Amino acid sequence: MMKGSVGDTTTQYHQLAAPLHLESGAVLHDVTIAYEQYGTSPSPGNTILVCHALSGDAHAAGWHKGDKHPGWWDGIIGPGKALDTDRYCIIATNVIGGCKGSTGPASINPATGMPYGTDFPVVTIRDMVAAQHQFLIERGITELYAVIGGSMGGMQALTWSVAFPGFARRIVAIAAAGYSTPMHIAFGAVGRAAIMTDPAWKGGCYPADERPDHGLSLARMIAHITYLSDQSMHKKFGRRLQEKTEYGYGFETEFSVESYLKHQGSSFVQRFDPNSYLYITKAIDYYDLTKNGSLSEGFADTDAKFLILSVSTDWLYPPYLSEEIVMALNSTGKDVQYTEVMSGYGHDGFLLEDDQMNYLIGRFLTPLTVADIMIRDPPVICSCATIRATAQAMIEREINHLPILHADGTLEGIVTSWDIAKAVAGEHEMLAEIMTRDVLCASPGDTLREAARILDQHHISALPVVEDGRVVGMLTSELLSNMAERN
Ligand SMILES: CC(=O)SCCNC(=O)CCNC(=O)[C@H](O)C(C)(C)COP(=O)(O)OP(=O)(O)OC[C@H]1O[C@@H](n2cnc3c(N)ncnc32)[C@H](O)[C@@H]1OP(=O)(O)O
Ligand SMILES: N[C@@H](CCO)C(=O)O
Repeated sequence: MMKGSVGDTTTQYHQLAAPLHLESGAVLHDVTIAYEQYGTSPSPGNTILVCHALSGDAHAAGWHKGDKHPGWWDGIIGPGKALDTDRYCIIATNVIGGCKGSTGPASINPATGMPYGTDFPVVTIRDMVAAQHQFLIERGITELYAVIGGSMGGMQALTWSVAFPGFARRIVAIAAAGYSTPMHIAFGAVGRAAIMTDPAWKGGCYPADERPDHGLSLARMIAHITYLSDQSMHKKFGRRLQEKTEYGYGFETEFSVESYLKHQGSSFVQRFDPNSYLYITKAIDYYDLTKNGSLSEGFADTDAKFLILSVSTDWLYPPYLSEEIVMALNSTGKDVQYTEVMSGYGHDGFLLEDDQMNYLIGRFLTPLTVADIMIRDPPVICSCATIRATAQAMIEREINHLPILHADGTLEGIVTSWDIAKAVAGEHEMLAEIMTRDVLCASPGDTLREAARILDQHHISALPVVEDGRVVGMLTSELLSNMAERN
C-alpha cells in the first residue's frame, strides 16, 4: 500500500471547561490543551491518542507552513502507515506543564495576571493523562481504540491503562519503563542543575527575552547524549574534526560530535522553555506504576491489550525495563506482545526506525484479517452433484474442500476429499448423502488469530468465509501456515 502524508496541519486549542484537579491537591484553572487531529472523524473504536516524549508537542505529523521538518512522528502517521489516517482518527495533545500551547509554567496565571514561573504546581505523568482524559471527554470522546507513545509518551500510555482502565482498548509503549530508575533521576537532576545554576534563571522569574538559555542548552546537550548509542556515535561522528564554531573555546578545531551537541543545545533553546524543562523532567522522575513495590500489582486492574517495544541499543531505557513490564502483565494473565527492536540508534530509535515501527505497530493496531489472505470467489458445487463429479472437480482444481450451495446461492454444506474417499468406499452416489450440513464458517473481518483458533479447536483444516449469507472466500490451514512462514 502507498504510504502518504497527512499534508498541511495546524495546532488547535481547547479550553478545558472545568478546572483540573492535580495529584498534589492543587487545582489548575483556565487550562488550555493544544492538539492536532488527523484522519477520519472520531467515533467509538477508531480514535488513537498519541502521547509525546520530553520535548515533543501536538504536532506529530504533517507540515506546518515554513518548517523544514514534518511533525515528530510523521514516519508512522498518515495514509497507509501504522497509524493509518484512512482508517483511524489520530489525536495528539501537548502535555500540561509543557510549552507548546498547553498550559505550563510560561502561561499566564489567572490569579496574578503574570506568568506562573515556579508558582506552577508540580505535575505528574498521571496529571498529564488526567488532562488528556478531561479534554477527550469534553470533546465527546468516551473511548479510545489505542493510546501510543515512546519514552515519556510510553509512560503516559501505560498510565492510561491503570488510571482509566477500560477507556483504551490497546496500549503501545515504546522505549519506556514501569518506573523511573535512579539513573533517569540522576540525569534529570544534572539537567535541572544546569538550568538552575545559570544566573539568568533567577529562581524561575526570568523575563522572556533574558532566559537561562546557556543552562537549558547544556541540559539538552547532556540529555541528548543519552538518546544516542555508542554505535550510532561511532557511525555518525567517528573521531572526525571540523572547523570550530563560535564556541570553539580557543582551540583550532573541534570534534564533529562537539559541534553536533552544540547544535542540538542551541536549537533546543529556540523551541523550549527552561521552567517547562524542570517541571517535565520532575514529572518523569516521579513516575512509578509499581504498587507495594510490585509492577504486577500496579497493573492488576488493567484490561487492555499491550504492545511493548524496546530498542536494543537503548541504554537509557534498556530492554530489561520493558521486559519487567511484560513479565508483570504476563504474571496476571494480561494480553501482551513484546519485541526488542534491533536498532543501532539508541533511545531515539523510536523516532527513527520507521520501517520496524510501521510493521510492528501496524500489525498490532490493525491485525491481518481473514479477508487479507482468503481465496476469493472459491469453486463451489451444488448438493445435486454426484460423488464422481465432485471428485473430478476437486482433482481438476487441486483442492481438498468444496462449499456446497443452495440454489439461491446460500451455504448448504461442505465436503472434503476425505469425505469423498469414504463415500467411494461406502459406495455412495450422491453428494447430498454424505455432505456435512452444520458448517463452521469465518467472516471476512475475523482476525487470523480468531480463525486459527476455530480450526484448531475443531480439528478442521478449512473454513468457508461467509458474508451476508454468501460464500465469498475460503480460508485453509495451508494459507495460514504459508502466512506464518512468510512472517
Ligand atoms: C516525541 C518526541 O520525542 S518529539 C522530540 C523529537 N525531536 C527532537 O528530539 C528534536 C531534536 N532532534 C533530534 O534529536 C533528532 O533530530 C532526531 C532524533 C529527531 C532525528 O535524528 P536524525 O534524523 O538522525 O537527526 P540528527 O540527530 O542527525 O540531527 C540532525 C541535526 O543535527 C545537525 N548536525 C548533524 N551533524 C552535525 C555536526 N557535526 N555539527 C553541527 N550540527 C550537526 C544537522 O544539521 C541537523 O540540524 P537540524 O535539525 O537543525 O536540521
Ligand atoms: N529525543 C526525544 C526523546 C526523549 O526521550 C525528546 O527529546 O523528546
